[in-house]
Amino acid sequence: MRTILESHEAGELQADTVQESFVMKCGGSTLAALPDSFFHDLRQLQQSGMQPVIVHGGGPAISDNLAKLGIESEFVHGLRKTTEDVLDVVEMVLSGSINKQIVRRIQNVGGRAWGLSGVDGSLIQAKPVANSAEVGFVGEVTHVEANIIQGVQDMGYIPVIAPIGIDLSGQRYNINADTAAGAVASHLGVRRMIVVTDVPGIMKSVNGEKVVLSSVTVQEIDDMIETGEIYGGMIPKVRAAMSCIHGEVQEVVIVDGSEPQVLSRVMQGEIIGTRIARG
Ligand SMILES: Nc1ncnc2c1ncn2[C@@H]1O[C@H](COP(=O)(O)OP(=O)(O)O)[C@@H](O)[C@H]1O
Ligand SMILES: CC(=O)N[C@@H](CCC(=O)OP(=O)(O)O)C(=O)O
Repeated sequence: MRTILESHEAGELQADTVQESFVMKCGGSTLAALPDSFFHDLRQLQQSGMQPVIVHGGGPAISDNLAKLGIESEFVHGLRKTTEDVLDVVEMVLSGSINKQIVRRIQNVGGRAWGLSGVDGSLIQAKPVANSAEVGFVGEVTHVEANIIQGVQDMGYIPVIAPIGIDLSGQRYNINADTAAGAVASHLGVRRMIVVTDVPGIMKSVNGEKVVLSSVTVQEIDDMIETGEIYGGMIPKVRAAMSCIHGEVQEVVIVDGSEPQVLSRVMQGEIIGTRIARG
């Protein structure tokens, strides 16, 4: 398979595809395992004129650090119960080590990346989620300062965003990374969001065998949540996908980060992973 840069050089990509800005959500489940070739692919996409925006998670690293510090943590309906103590660790891990790890990995392959969290410039504005009495300082996004992201892109950098939100009083919120990525995609008005995780897409048992669904409808997603075939960390992904495809985002593709050249293959329209689209 040729890279997207080679295809671009061969004049095979449409001009609008080449200029395209897209959001990529990188899950904590897969970050440590992502090979250098993943970041090479990302850099080549950027060099070919595409404008990636990364929103990352880091759930497993947060849990490890909380455990080391002896701070209790539990998930309620997929959201981490977040006290001020938990929030300190969430911010330290996401805005600190994970964010800078991704920036370094992009820079190590010669790319240009700029790390920031939703707190910087009040990039991700948030309010408490509806069940905040149960989960504490967990936020839902009310606004994204798209011009900050575009400013970073205009300077030639890939924005790498940690999903911490802030409100007008300066209160920080822990935001699920899939939810934050969906909100960033909606506010930027990108055509596509790519969700990079540790499974090859949404899987379903068919005749006792697990198969990856190449596409799913909103109705199928609802049914699969109902039957428990979609559970745990896949739920916020499909919910974020369903909520952003009602706006300008046309498709959300869930893929495995360890697939060779997965990003350029998605951008070239190859059928890979699971595609969630409108209609
Ligand atoms: N139907 C499904 N198909 C594939 N994975 C699923 C499904 N339902 C639940 N999952 C789980 O979702 C996980 C991915 O979510 P998560 O662990 O939160 O990843 P990330 O850190 O990338 O956000 C998979 O490893 C799998 O255990
Ligand atoms: C509110 C909430 O649950 N926030 C998540 C934020 C990180 C995240 O979502 O990371 P992944 O993408 O790796 O799951 C958490 O504290 O784990």
